[in-house]
Amino acid sequence: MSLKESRWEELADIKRVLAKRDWFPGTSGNLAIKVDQQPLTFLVTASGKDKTKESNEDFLLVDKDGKPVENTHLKPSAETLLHVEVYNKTNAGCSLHVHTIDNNVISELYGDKGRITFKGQEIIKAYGLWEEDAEFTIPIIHNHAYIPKLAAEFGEYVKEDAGAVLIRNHGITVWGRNALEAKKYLEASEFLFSYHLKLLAYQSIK
Ligand SMILES: CSC[C@@H](O)[C@@H](O)C(=O)COP(=O)(O)O
Ligand SMILES: [Zn+2]
Repeated sequence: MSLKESRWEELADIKRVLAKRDWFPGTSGNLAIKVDQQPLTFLVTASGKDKTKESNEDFLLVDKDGKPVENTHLKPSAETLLHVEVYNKTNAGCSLHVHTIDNNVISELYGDKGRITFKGQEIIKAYGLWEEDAEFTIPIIHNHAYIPKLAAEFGEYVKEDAGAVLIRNHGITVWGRNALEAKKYLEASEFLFSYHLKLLAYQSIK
């Protein structure tokens, strides 16, 4: 199996799992996985597809500018430039973007603050933070309609090989050194969002 084929399988596995969780409502969401570093190429989801369906046209290979490297009728995700930021600025190997109701509500509740910080939760260890008083902060950026502007603001927070950024009333983008780490960041973030919203709801009726 070629590197491209094995990366394709890895990304298809993640897509299948996230689809089962209903994390691609209304064709939203996009996924990417690095294939080569030099020159940079990565697989990204084709734009506008129903990501709960599987086909051999789910992903296409793009270059460091997010342009297709092979002849294809497929269009790369409209948000490919955000994945470009990740692979051009870090050693990350995988980046995932999903729209969920929980991540949208959290982004609206904390959007004016520009960030949300979590602490005192065991699952923070999923971010590689093992100290008892560890904190994990997720920045929240404005949802610029013009994707190059959105990507530029997103890129300001892409400094480490793994991380997460919320886009207000839009969704979350996470990345990690490999597919497992990116998925772990995504799942930990969605766990924390859901926990936080449930806690706020119970506190409000107490
Ligand atoms: C219908 S969701 C809105 C989209 O513009 C976008 O935010 C998204 O996540 C999916 O776009 P795509 O081009 O399919 O990757
Ligand atoms: Zn999106």
